Amino acid sequence: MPETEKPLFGHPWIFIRGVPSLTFLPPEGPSEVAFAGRSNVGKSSLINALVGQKGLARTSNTPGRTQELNYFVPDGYSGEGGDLPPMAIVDMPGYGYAQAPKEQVDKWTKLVFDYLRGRATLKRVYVLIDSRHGIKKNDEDVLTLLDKAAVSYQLVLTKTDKIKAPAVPKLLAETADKIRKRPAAYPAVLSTSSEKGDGLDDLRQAIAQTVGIANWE
Ligand SMILES: Nc1nc2c(ncn2[C@@H]2O[C@H](COP(=O)(O)OP(=O)(O)OP(=O)(O)O)[C@@H](O)[C@H]2O)c(=O)[nH]1
Ligand SMILES: [Mg+2]
Repeated sequence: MPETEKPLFGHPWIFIRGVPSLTFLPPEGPSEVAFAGRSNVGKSSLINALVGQKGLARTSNTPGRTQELNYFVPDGYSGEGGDLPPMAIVDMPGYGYAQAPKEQVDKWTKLVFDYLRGRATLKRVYVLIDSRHGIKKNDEDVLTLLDKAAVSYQLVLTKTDKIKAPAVPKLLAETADKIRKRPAAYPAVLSTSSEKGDGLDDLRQAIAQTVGIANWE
């Protein structure tokens, strides 16, 4: 079976590297997708839910849990002699956590923004939006940065188990309408609940399609 035909998500993933500043980024190689969003929106939880491994990315009730760019890849590739994983998922520090010391917030913000602007292998950014809060000012700033840098992104609503089920389609439509004129936005918005498992297959398929992998399950 060719490497890219291994199932993408029905298969263990591993953590390979935490990147505290851009000098520590792995050499540009396999396609990357990144999970960005405000602190506590559920980025790390969603990665765990997608791969079906609860403890893979560290999660917490307290905002500011993820402090580096954390790289996750499918297991089973040596990394040597061209035996590279087909893609990587990058879990990012959250933005907009005002309670942390300013120095720390500035460091995370710079790391996130510099990475998003300048990574050639970054194929798409999944910008997570809490279903209960919608798009906030600092989300808008990130979307504008991605538009300016021409980095493709898709919005993903999180924690839909926290709102009433009939509200989800309406919120999806409203959110899609808000980003309609944004040049780098993928027009369709996704909705997910890491807790209940809703929307995960759609996101798995979207990611696999983005990086050109046919066998996503
Ligand atoms: N009800 C519910 N809670 C969720 C869901 N996803 C995440 N959470 C909770 O939200 C909190 C934050 O989750 P994380 O995954 O750590 O959020 P994060 O975006 O990675 O946060 P930072 O790394 O601090 O930026 C945790 O208490 C999770 O249990 C969900 O789908 N439903
Ligand atoms: Mg996190």
